[in-house]
Amino acid sequence: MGSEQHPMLPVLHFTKEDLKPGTESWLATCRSVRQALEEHGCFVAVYDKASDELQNGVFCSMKELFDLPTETKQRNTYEGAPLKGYVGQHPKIPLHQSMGIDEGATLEGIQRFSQKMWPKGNDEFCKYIFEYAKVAEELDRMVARMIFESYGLLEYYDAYIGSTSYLLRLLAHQAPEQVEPQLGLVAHTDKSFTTILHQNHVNALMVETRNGTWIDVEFSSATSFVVMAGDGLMAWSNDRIKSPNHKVLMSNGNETRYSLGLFAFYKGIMKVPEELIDEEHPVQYKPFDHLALLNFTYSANMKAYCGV
Ligand SMILES: O=C(O)CCC(=O)C(=O)O
Ligand SMILES: [Fe+2]
Repeated sequence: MGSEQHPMLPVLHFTKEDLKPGTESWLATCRSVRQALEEHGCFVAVYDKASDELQNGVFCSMKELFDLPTETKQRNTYEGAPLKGYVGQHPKIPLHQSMGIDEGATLEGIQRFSQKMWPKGNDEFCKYIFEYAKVAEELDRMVARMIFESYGLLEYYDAYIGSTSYLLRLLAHQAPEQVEPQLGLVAHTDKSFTTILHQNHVNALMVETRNGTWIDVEFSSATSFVVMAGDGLMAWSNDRIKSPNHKVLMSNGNETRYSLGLFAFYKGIMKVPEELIDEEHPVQYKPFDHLALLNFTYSANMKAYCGV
């Protein structure tokens, strides 16, 4: 962990040879995952499953996508769910553009999206984005299993595998012309259960930890991902884990920052497990429809949505 002046997020390694369920190394990582999430709400995962060719392919494909005319990008809409569609040219955050891909960890979902952008589709785009999404999904599932296991609730993992819907979001943040750093994305918490983030070489993400300190997140290495707790995990854990506030702050002189977020949502009603309710932790949330949170307003917080 960093010094007082430069606090850093914990860094956990997920590509050790012996990281298999049941091994000592697995159990130790489960404990570290729980500790990192309870203390910071997120951590950096080192995971080397994305080759250099894949990295290049993904970021070139994203450049090609965001270089399309605005009218074309605006064809990315999802009825009743504005958070999934194209966001750009917003006066409050002019550097920001992003596009959601529904069922973004499936080839069908990515193809449907590519057909909206390119009349004949775009096989290269689909190939790279799908291959990337699979890597992020694999990491997400490993982390989810570790979270459940660390609370002695491994039985939740099968339901997670069977009922998770992934929204993939592709983001581009331009560098500001002014010398002063500019907000690329305003402070918010994610509505997901967990979020897996990846980026090109431009750092700009900041996360607020439990004690109110804002940390610059360094994850420009090709093997680094950020794992972040969303509001769904906060509610499931009965507030043992808090979804952290985070924002993007772009500095002058940088290149365009491309990043990808894979957001996991539970398809169905989520509720706090009995095992996580006791005198010290009285129940904080009513059962809630997790996917419907996406249709709830932007500013909604979890307490307003389903607090007891
Ligand atoms: O670009 C990033 O690193 C963060 C994006 C983000 O926070 C979001 O899309 O919810
Ligand atoms: Fe976010």
